[in-house]
Formats: sequence, C-alpha cells, structure tokens
Amino acid sequence: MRIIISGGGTGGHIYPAVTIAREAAKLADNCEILFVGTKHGLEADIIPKEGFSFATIEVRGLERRLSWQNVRTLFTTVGSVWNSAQIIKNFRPDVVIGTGGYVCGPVLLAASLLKIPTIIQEQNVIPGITNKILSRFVDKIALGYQDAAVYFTKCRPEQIVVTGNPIRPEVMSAKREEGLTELGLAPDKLTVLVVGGSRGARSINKAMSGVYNYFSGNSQIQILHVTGQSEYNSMVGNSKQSGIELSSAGNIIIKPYLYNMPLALAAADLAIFRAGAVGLAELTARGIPAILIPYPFAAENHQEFNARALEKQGAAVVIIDKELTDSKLIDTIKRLLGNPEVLSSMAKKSKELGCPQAAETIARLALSLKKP
Ligand SMILES: CC(=O)N[C@H]1[C@@H](OP(=O)(O)OP(=O)(O)OC[C@H]2O[C@@H](n3ccc(=O)[nH]c3=O)[C@H](O)[C@@H]2O)O[C@H](CO)[C@@H](O)[C@@H]1O
Repeated sequence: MRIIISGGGTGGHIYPAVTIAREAAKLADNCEILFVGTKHGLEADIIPKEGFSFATIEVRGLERRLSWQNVRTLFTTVGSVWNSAQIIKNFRPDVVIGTGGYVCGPVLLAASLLKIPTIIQEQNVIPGITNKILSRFVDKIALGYQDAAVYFTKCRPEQIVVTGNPIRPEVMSAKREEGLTELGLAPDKLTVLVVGGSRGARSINKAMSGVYNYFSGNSQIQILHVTGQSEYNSMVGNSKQSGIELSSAGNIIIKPYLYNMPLALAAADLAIFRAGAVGLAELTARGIPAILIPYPFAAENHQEFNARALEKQGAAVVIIDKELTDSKLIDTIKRLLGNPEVLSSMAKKSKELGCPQAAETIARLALSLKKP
C-alpha cells in the first residue's frame, strides 16, 4: 500500500496526518508513506522528527477577499498543482489523504485529476476554505464534528462520514506518573497545563504573567505553561523583571513547545487551552476539564464554535479572548481547582465527548478506497 498524505501550517493539521499515517501503517501490509508539505510550515520541523519521508511544494494561502495577492496566489497554485502531479506520478500512491491547511489543496486536486482515490479530513465545526473547495473533487470527507456536515450540502451523502478527530495513540497510553517524572512535576500537586495551540497565544501568555504572580510558590498547585516558540524568551525575561525567578518558584515550568504533549496531558488535572479542534479532541479523549480561550481571529471564528460544543456539554468553561484578564483567569482556576466535585463532573462530561478510535476509523476508510 502506498499513501501520500498532506496537511500543514499548524499542528492542528499536521498531527492528524501523522496519526492517520501511523494507523494506516499498522493496518496495511508494506505501507509506504510520503508526506507533502511546505518548507515554511511547522510540518518541516515535525514530520522529519516523526520519521516520515517528506517532500515539499511551493504554495500560498488565499486571502478571504478579492486582492492582487490572490491573483498571484492563483498563478502559484497552478504551478503547485503541476509540482504535486509530478510527486504523485513518481510515488504512485494508492490513495491520497489531506488533513487541511492550504498545502493540501494542490496535492489533493492533482490526485483527483490523476484519478487517484482521495480523502480529506476536516477537524473543525466550521470547515476551512481549502477543504470546502476540495469537497467538490474528493471521494470521501471525514468530519471531526457532525455539525460540520451542513457546510457540505452540495456533496453526495455517501461522500461524508462523521469519524471524530484523530488523536495520537500516545495520548491515550501515556501514564500520569511517567508524565510527572519526565516533565519534572511534583506528584502531590494539582497540575494546570496551559497551551495556546501549536504556535502559542499572545493573550494567554500575557494573562499568565499575572497567574504566575498569584500562584508562584503555591504548595498545592503547579503550572506547566507552553508559550509557543516566538514568545518563550520574552516570557522568561518578563517574569524575571517582575521579580519571579521561575527556576526557584518551584511550581512553574515554562517551555517553548512540547514534543511530548501526550505526557503533559497525562499529568494534567486542568487545562487552559485555545480551542483548536485537535487539542480539544485530545482533552476529551482523556477527559481533562478545561478553561478554553478561543483564538478570536480564526477563520469565521471557528474556534469559538469548537469551544462552545464542549461548554454546552459541561466539559469546559469558555472565556472570550477580549474578556480575558489575569484576575478572571486566576478566579476561574481557583474556582475549578477548589471544587473537586465540579472538576470531576467536567472530567466525566469531557470523556463522554472523546473519540479515541477516530484515527482507526479514518485509516480504514482511506485503505478501503484502494482500487483492486
Ligand atoms: C489559529 C488557527 O486557526 N488554529 C487552527 C489550528 O490549530 P492548532 O494547530 O493551534 O491547534 P490544535 O489544538 O487543533 O492542534 C495542536 C496540536 O499540536 C499539538 N501540540 C501543541 C503544542 C505543543 O507544544 N506541542 C504539541 O504537540 C497538540 O497536542 C495538538 O495535537 O488547526 C486546528 C485544526 O484544524 C484548528 O481548529 C485551529 O483553529
């Protein structure tokens, strides 16, 4: 079995691709996999680390308005469809899978023109523009949320399958004790895991400075904060300036990025997250209560829709980005951690929403498309 898989830009498109690829490799004999991404997306860092072959194409994202930039993008896209077709002809895949992000547009389009079976996976309640366009060409569309189906009404019903969002198997298998030890966390404290999506979140980082101040040295609560690569140094610097020496506070660990996120999730008693669909799939698969602060500029505000779906079920508390302040965040953390019954009810509701088998379902669907 030979598979090309493409998805990129952010972790929310890349990890689903990695997970589906791994699952397909488990299920099919002699599975050969090639990833196609761009040189500039996070995938160029993550995919080689994950041990997969990696090819790149030049491609740009469309702006959501009429502009000269879009005209230039269309020309680049024609070139990238051509380059994708060359990659596909050389690799000769049985199926091509796309997990979103503009890079998979030309790849899946070229595959469809070459009559190779295709499947896309849409993670969000409101689909991305690339997947909306591709839905007219591909054989199957695997949805993370049932609610997304209304955006694909022009598709044939048999094209659409609601599968949930794929999560890495390590997210389920990671053990709390191992997570605590690996990340240098204390076993007798409640752990708050703070992650602003795969690229970090400025407004969450800003509010966290106040949270550090308040909880620094606390004997019951510890914080593991992932700042994103670009703001890590300034977060460390700002904390020093405001008199908090993170290395001696004893209960605050900050990291630019976590390559071992499943261990961090295993150690978490409460999460403070943006509302990227894959992050949410991981939280619900493990049943972790959460404070969600959706990224307000995500296309069509889709993160808020993702977050509200958890809030509606009692699995999360939502704070809107423009209402986020240090004190609001501190009060919400105190209210939840100080109330074990509320926390465990949220954990239960969260777990009910989890879909840990999604990756296997999607991989089986992809494999079933292979022509005899
Ligand atoms: C700004 C924006 O438009 N973001 C989108 C992007 O989110 P983004 O990539 O930020 O978010 P997700 O939360 O969906 O996925 C992040 C993934 O990266 C992993 N991770 C993150 C940080 C880290 O240090 N280590 C690590 O491994 C997480 O465990 C998860 O697997 O794609 C998602 C899925 O289409 C969308 O829902 C988001 O709206």
